[in-house]
Amino acid sequence: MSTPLSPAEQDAAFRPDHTEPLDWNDLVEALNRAGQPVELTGAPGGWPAGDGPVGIAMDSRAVRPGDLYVGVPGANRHGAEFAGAVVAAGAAGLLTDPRGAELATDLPMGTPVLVVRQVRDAVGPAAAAIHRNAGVGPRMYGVTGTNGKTTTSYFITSLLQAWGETTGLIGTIEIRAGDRTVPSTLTTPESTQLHALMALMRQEQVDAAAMEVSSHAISYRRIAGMHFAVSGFTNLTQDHLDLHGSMEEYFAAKAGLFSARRSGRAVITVDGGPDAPDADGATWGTRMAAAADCPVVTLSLGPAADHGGDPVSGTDWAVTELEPVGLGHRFALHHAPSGRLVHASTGLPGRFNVANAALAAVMVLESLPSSDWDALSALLDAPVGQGPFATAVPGRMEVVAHAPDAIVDFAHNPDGMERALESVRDARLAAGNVEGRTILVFGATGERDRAKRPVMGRIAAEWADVVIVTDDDAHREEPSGIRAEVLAGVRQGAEKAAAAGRTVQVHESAPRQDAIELAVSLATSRDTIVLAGRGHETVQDMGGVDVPLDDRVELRAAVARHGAAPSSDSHEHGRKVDGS
Ligand SMILES: CC(=O)N[C@H]1[C@@H](OP(=O)(O)OP(=O)(O)OC[C@H]2O[C@@H](n3ccc(=O)[nH]c3=O)[C@H](O)[C@@H]2O)O[C@H](CO)[C@@H](O)[C@@H]1O[C@H](C)C(=O)N[C@@H](C)C(=O)N[C@H](CCC(=O)O)C(=O)O
Ligand SMILES: Nc1ncnc2c1ncn2[C@@H]1O[C@H](COP(=O)(O)OP(=O)(O)OP(=O)(O)O)[C@@H](O)[C@H]1O
Repeated sequence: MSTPLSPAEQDAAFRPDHTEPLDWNDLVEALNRAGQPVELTGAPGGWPAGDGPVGIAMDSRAVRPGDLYVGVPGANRHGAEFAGAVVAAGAAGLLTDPRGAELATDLPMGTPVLVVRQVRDAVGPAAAAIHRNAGVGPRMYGVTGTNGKTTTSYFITSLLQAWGETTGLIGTIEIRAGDRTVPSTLTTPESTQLHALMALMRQEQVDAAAMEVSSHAISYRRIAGMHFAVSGFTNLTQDHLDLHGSMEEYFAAKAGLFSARRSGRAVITVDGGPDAPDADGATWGTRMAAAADCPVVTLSLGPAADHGGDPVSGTDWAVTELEPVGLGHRFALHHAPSGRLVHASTGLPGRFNVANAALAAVMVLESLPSSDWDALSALLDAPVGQGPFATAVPGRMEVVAHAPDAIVDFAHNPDGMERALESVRDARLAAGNVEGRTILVFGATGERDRAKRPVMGRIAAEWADVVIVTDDDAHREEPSGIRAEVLAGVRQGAEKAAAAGRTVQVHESAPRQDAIELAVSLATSRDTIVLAGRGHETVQDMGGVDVPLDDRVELRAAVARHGAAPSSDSHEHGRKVDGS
């Protein structure tokens, strides 16, 4: 088990080995140029040259001597409250808003204080200036959407590596800069850390990097000062309404990535969500394509789309052929403007992984000159289980054992869950296994979007034959109460299923290890066990205490205890997934 890093350790791991001090006056100028005028500084006449910050941090626990400390207003407190302490510990100065300047009363005389109206908007440009990132650094690929960001990002880096490039990755599971790897705490780090990472990637001679862009990151301005050569959109379905309030607001947050300031080009999956186009042909994807104010390339999933209705026509790229092969798929991408057909495959289960692979392929193709497309197409045209999209993604439809097939998946929202369950049923049916059942183990996270608990419960009963409700990260919420809300949905779904003549077995079992053991004890070799919600995570937060727990380890061990062999497909047994 990897031990979670402290904020200071994490922040330190992001930083380049060396940064030259940036003149305070140059910093003020950079902020002015970025449209963030500095309204007040600790030295109205300016500071002497050569005297300025060598780093930047917005968490008091991560500040290093010589850093500019950024005090931002938060839901719990104003970061400027810590300014006195961090400056006493060696921070070079403070960037904050007018309220922060009022709060930072205990600074020594002469401390540089830069005051801007909206400090979150100013952090990115300040960090970019301190790390000298303007116009240099790796070619960036940004991926946003409710589901599929991690998988698509892994696929992009895998294709780029096959193309011969040194790559970087920023996302939920890990952060990589060439050969350096740092565990992630957020999907998208704070802008202070992102810009340090950009400088680190430059130092490590990274050519190109894929980055997951969460809606939180866009709302909290973590991507300020970043520029993506290509940004991609996977889909939009219900999630994070606790932060955004409504789907419209959630959509608007995501749309923030597809502006000319942030992205050179957008690749938008127009039918990546579960809903069929409405009467006007609109989906979240077509709306995103219309809302984008950078050049847009559209992608239709056609037979790989989940809504089952007519494909969205007239797109630049379209998935035109889809063939299940074992747990994976072969597919083709048609490029309408040139008439070119690009063949590709993925070994990961689920049509949604075709969607992720298609988006990754198109983002890379669109980022390189068309003179490179023949060579790229040759890389993509590999049998299932080989090629760039055979790569197993930790905890994403990761097959840890066979007979019974045992899969750990990160699905933790209604759409992700439905897709995962549908895909295992489809794979069984495609293999002619009609008597096998889906045994699902899952729970809901505490202190997050309560509305999705019964919804996920209903989906569980709709698609699984045995549903075992257990605990996820309860945080400080009472676990039995969370289970009860999930179970209410499961029972509703089970009643509906019974009315249609289908029996769903429902169990409640906690702790999670017991639920996993129960699932394996109930399974026959024809069944598929899906352990959903936690994916690659290695600690479970119960009542604010981190308890070691790795679903992949637990499930593999339970299956082994009951006599089945672990899968050679699994990430911990090598990175390739064969499609059989
Ligand atoms: C809900 C959310 O996103 N909150 C973010 C928000 O926190 P906040 O407004 O509550 O901040 P606060 O606690 O009041 O603190 C205010 C300021 O004081 C600073 N502070 C606070 C305490 C201290 O001891 N020292 C210190 O310096 C904080 O760093 C912050 O800058 O601003 C903070 C600093 O900018 C973020 O670190 C924090 O993310 C927290 C850690 C978080 O867990 N975010 C998650 C939900 C998140 O962003 N998730 C998305 C992915 C979601 C998904 O797709 O599943 C992600 O990109 O990871
Ligand atoms: N394109 C997709 N459409 C729908 N569901 C998907 C898609 N890709 C993956 N999933 C499901 O969502 C889960 C999370 O996948 P992934 O980690 O790639 O997405 P993500 O957007 O990074 O999620 P998060 O931000 O929550 O980490 C997977 O385990 C799978 O169940």
